[in-house]
Amino acid sequence: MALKPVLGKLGSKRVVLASASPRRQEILCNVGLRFEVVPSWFKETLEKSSFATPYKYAIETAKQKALEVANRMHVKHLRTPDIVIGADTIVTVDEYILEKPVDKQDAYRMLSRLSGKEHSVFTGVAIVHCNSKDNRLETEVTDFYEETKVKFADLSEELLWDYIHSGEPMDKAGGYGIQALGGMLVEYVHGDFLNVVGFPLNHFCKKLVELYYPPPKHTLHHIKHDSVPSVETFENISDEESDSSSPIQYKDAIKMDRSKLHSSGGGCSPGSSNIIKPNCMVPVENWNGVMENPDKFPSKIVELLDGFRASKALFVASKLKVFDLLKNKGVLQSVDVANTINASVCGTERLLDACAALGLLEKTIQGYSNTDSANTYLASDSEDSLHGYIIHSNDHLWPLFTHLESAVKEGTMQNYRAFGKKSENLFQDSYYQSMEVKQRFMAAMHSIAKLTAKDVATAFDLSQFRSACDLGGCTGALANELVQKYPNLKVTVFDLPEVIANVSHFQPVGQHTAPVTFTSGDFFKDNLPAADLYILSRILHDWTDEKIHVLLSKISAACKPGCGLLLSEMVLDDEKKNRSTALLQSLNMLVQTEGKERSGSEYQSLLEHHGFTSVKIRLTGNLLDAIFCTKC
Ligand SMILES: Cc1cn([C@@H]2O[C@H](COP(=O)(O)OP(=O)(O)OP(=O)(O)O)[C@@H](O)[C@H]2O)c(=O)[nH]c1=O
Repeated sequence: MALKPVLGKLGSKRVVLASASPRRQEILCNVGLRFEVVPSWFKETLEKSSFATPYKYAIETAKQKALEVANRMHVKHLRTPDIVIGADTIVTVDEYILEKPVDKQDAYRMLSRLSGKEHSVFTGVAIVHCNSKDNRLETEVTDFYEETKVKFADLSEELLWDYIHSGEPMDKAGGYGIQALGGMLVEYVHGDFLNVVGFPLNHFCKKLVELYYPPPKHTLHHIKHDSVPSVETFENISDEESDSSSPIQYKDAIKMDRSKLHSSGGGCSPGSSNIIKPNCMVPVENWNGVMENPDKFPSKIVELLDGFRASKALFVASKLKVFDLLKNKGVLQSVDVANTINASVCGTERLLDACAALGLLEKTIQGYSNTDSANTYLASDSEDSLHGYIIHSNDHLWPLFTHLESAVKEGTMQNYRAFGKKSENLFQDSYYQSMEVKQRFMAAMHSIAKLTAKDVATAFDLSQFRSACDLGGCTGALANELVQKYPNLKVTVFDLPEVIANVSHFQPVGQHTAPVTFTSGDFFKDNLPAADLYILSRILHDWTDEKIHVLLSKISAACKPGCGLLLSEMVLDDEKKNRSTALLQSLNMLVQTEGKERSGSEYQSLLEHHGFTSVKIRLTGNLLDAIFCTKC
C-alpha cells in the first residue's frame, strides 16, 4: 500500500495524540496509525488579537497542546513519547474566530453568524518530536495548517434552534459537526473535508513525507516553508527512496545550507526579493524574504520590532484617506493615488506596497484596491469604520507612547510631555480642550463602541430591565444597540455637557432612536438619573480605586435591590500574564490617565464592596469584555 511507508515510519515509535476529540482519534485510527491518547490540559486562552492571522493562533494552540502533554509525560509519568501530535480547529467568519460554544446562546450566536455565508475552517497541527537527554526533554516542533471553505445555507430560526437542541454543536468549533446533522446545513465545501471534521489527514501525511523522506540536498531550493513538500504526493514514496529517516538529519541539511549562504556574503540577503536565486540553496519564507528556520529565527521578536512600522503605515494611509479614495474609485495605480492625495509617487508607492503586504490592500497588475476588510473598517464613511480610533491613535496615543519610558519610570501620565498641557481635570484638559480634539476623541470612542456594542449588549440576558442609564455613554452607540436588542428598554445616556452638545451627528440614520435620551451631567458631582440597570463602559479603567469607590457608592445608593450593573472593560486574567491586548491597554491607560485595566477578581472585589453580588464575567473575544452583577 502506498501509504504504508509513511505511516510505517511511525510504527516503531511511541506516538501520542494530545487530543480529546473523538473525531481526531477516529480519523487517525482509520488509517491504521497506532497511538496512545493523552488529552491536553492546555487551556485555549491565548490572546487571539496578538496573532497576525487566525491560522497562526490555531497553530500556536496546537503546539501548546502537544508540548503540554510532552512535558507532563516526561516529568510526571517519566515516560517520554517519541512523537506527540496536537491539533486545534477554529472557524473564522467576518474577522471573528469561533471556537466551541460555551452554552446554547453562544451556539446560537455562532450559527446565526455563519448562516447564509461562506466561512473558513482552519486546523493547526503540531508534530512534536521528543528526546530525553540527561533527563531533560528536548523537542523539535513541526507545524502546519490547512484551510477549508464551507458555505452554509440560510438557516431559519426554527432549524437553528432544532439543531442547537440536538446537542451536537456543543463540543465543536463554530458550533457544528459537518460529519453528522450539521452536514444538512452545508451548501458546499472547498478543500479537505476531514480538515473541517478536525484533522487534515492529507496534509499531515505530506508533512510526514517531508520529515522522513527529505528530497536530495540539491533540490532543496524547491522547498517553500509551510507549503506541501516538493514531492507532489506522498503516494509514490517507498522506504528505498530515502537515505534518511530522521527529521533531525533533514534539519541539519537545512542548517548547512544556511551557513553556506551566510559565508557566501551576497545574492540572497534577508532584505532582498523572495525570488529564489539559483545559487540560494535555502528554504525560503514568504512575504518579506526572511529565511526562517522556525526553531532558530526569532520571528516573534522581529514581528514586535516591526510592529510600530506597521501601525504607522496604517495610520498614515488612513490619515491620507487612501482607503476612502480606493473605496470610491475601485482600482488605482500608485501615481493616481499620489496625485490625488498630493504626495510623492515614490513614497506613495512604498506605502501602498506595505499596506498590500500587510493585507490591507490588494495589489494586481491593474493597480491597488481595498480589501473587503479595508472597505468595512478603514474607509471613514462605512458603518463599522475604525477610522476615528485610528486617527486618535496617531494624533493622541502615538505622542503619548513616545514617552512610555518616562511613564514607566515615573508611574504617571505623560500628557504634559506630549502636549505641553497639564491634565488636572483629565477630560476637560486632555480630550475636550478644543473642538477639534473633542470631535476626534468622540469619533474614536464611537468607533470602539460600535465595534464592541453587539457583543457587550448580548453578553448577558438583560431583558428583565426596563430603564438603563449609561454613565459616560458618550455618543450613545451602546445605548442604540441595547434598545435594538431589548425593545422594552429605554436608555438614558449621561455624559458631560461638552459631549452631549455634540452627539447629534453620531446618531444612526433612519433608525428609531426614541428610547435613547441624552442628559448632561458629571457622574462624580451630580445626581444620577433613576434606572434599574446602570452601565459603565470603558469608565472604570480611567480612574484610581479611590475614585471608583466614590462612583460605585453613588451607583449603589441609587440602585434598589435587584437593580443591575453592567461594566464593559478589557478584563485581565488573574495572573496578568496572558491577555496581551488588555495588558498593552493597561500601559495605554498609564501614559494618559490615572487609571489601569483590572483583572476579573479585582473588579469582583470592587463591586462586592458596594453590595453588588453574583458577579459574572463574560470574555467576548472582542475588544471589550462584559461584567454583570446585581444589587442585593
Ligand atoms: C467544524 C467542526 C469541528 N468539529 C470538532 O470541533 C472540535 C474543535 O475543538 P478543538 O479545540 O480543536 O478540539 P477538542 O475537541 O477540544 O479536543 P482537544 O484536541 O483535546 O483540545 C474538534 O473536536 C473537532 O473534531 C467537528 O467534529 N466537526 C466539525 O464540522
